[in-house]
Amino acid sequence: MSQAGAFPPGKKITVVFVIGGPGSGKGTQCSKIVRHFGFTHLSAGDLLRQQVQSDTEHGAMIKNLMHEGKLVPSDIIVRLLLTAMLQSGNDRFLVDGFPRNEENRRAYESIIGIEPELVLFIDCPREELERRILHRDQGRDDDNVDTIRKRFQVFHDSTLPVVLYYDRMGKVRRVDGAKSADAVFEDVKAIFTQLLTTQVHSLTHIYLPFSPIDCSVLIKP
Ligand SMILES: Nc1ncnc2c1ncn2[C@@H]1O[C@H](COP(=O)(O)OP(=O)(O)O)[C@@H](O)[C@H]1O
Ligand SMILES: Nc1ccn([C@@H]2O[C@H](COP(=O)(O)OP(=O)(O)O)[C@@H](O)[C@H]2O)c(=O)n1
Ligand SMILES: [Mg+2]
Repeated sequence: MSQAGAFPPGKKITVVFVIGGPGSGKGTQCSKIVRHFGFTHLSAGDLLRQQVQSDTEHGAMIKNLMHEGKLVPSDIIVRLLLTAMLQSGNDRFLVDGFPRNEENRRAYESIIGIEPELVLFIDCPREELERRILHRDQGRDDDNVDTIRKRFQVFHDSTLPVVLYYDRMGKVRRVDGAKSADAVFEDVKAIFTQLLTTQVHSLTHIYLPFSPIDCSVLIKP
């Protein structure tokens, strides 16, 4: 059952999915969006790495799957996302590295159920992705040539169809991720400025044009 009702009633929750190949700059752009637009950044990969580090129930299984470049079962990642969303107390979320396949998307829909406002798709050629990952130097177990190849395959076979799904709904905003991080952010900034401006207008539309109260009904003859 959807947990959308677990959020404070009457509060508009804004969710943006951030999708792109491994090394496309999802985390980099999310940090900038957080600073400029007050979103909470939820990185699916970081949440899973925390599970591995704290040696939780599924830690060993998650570690093995990540090392293989494979995807972790959707209910695990969706529950981690939901917990982080509720704990944050914020109403704006960037969900980075998710959904990565149809199963992720469906599990999110049935467990969290808050429709994303849009999907930011950071597009970047494979050679550039590979170059960046091999220079990332964050000590990640999966940033090696063999696992990178498998992660690219998963991205191509499983994640791109999800981008297409949202594109058909008119929700995808594509940016050219091959530019410098600051240049990409100029494009990202325009997308978020437009999103938040449109939301203000639609809220005004909902809440402001009250019909005038007919006071005559209040005055007793
Ligand atoms: N536009 C960019 N140009 C060059 N390097 C970048 C750019 N964006 C990010 N990077 C670098 O590439 C690596 C991968 O970026 P990251 O944000 O971790 O990507 P992702 O989260 O999509 O895997 C990092 O070392 C980061 O500093
Ligand atoms: N929705 C997700 C996101 C990440 N993951 C796992 O976490 C790994 C790293 O994801 P990440 O988002 O941190 O990787 P980058 O794209 O940032 O390089 C993936 O290769 C998967 O093994 C997952 O199983 N399901
Ligand atoms: Mg990342």
